[in-house]
Amino acid sequence: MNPLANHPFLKMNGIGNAIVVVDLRGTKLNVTPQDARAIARGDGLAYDQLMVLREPKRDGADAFMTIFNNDGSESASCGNGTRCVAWALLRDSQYDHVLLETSAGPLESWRNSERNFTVDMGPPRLEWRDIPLASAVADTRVVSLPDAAPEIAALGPFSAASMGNPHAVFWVKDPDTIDLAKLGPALEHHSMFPQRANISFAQVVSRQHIRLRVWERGAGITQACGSAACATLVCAVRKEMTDRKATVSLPGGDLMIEWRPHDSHVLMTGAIELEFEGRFDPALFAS
Ligand SMILES: N[C@H](CCC[C@H](N)C(=O)O)C(=O)O
Repeated sequence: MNPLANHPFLKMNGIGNAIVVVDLRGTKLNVTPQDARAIARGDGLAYDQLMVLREPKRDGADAFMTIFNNDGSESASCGNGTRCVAWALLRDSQYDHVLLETSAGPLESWRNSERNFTVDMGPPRLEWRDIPLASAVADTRVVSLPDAAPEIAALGPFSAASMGNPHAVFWVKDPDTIDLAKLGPALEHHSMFPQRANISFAQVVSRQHIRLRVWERGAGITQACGSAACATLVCAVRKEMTDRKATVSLPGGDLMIEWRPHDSHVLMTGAIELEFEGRFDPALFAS
């Protein structure tokens, strides 16, 4: 039997971004990409990201997080998932603060109120090599896609940033009119993105408000993507379209994003929700 059978999980969401949290600290268990895909097929478990907690690698940290997309690929970053993990670790605690590790480095998260959490996503990376893009780009605020199909060329240039994971942000009049299911996969897999990319369509409503829809790398259409909201605010500030603090409205709800001037860290604040908790049905892993 798969050792994950009957292991406890939490099904949560961060403003609609579907998250499953599995705590493997204190065990020798592991999650393989195949396990991750099997879990996503579970009853009510269709997630965008699976957050797997293991023993931290350094003193003072609460857990090391491995982040799976629902296609079994890994991401080094997930803002909404991190806020859900913070809730899970703090729910019976008198403390309000956690330090989490990912392959991209440490992340702090804290409780503002029972269901409202902030995560410090660290500084963005803005050089083309660090995002990464496939070829040299002088200004990652304005990137054109060579040889694009007409419907992609019609979108105009995009802005790029890494929040530990790669993001491309297209500026549009109304994100609701974008055919995400068609454009998302074509752009995610475009040769400009050697590690694929999360694809955002953003409308700057005012200097304090952005509307956003996201096609996530490895997960597809989501109700919300925290790192995309952070990348979009950073790109909007660099293009002088918004202030350094703005509300980003996604289909699942609002995030408050702030790009702090003194250390360049990006903070993301919003609601989280516990939907249900249970144990993995052994039948999930049977095939
Ligand atoms: N939903 C996540 C991001 C997932 C990113 C993932 N799709 C990737 O980079 O592969 C968030 O709230 O930041």
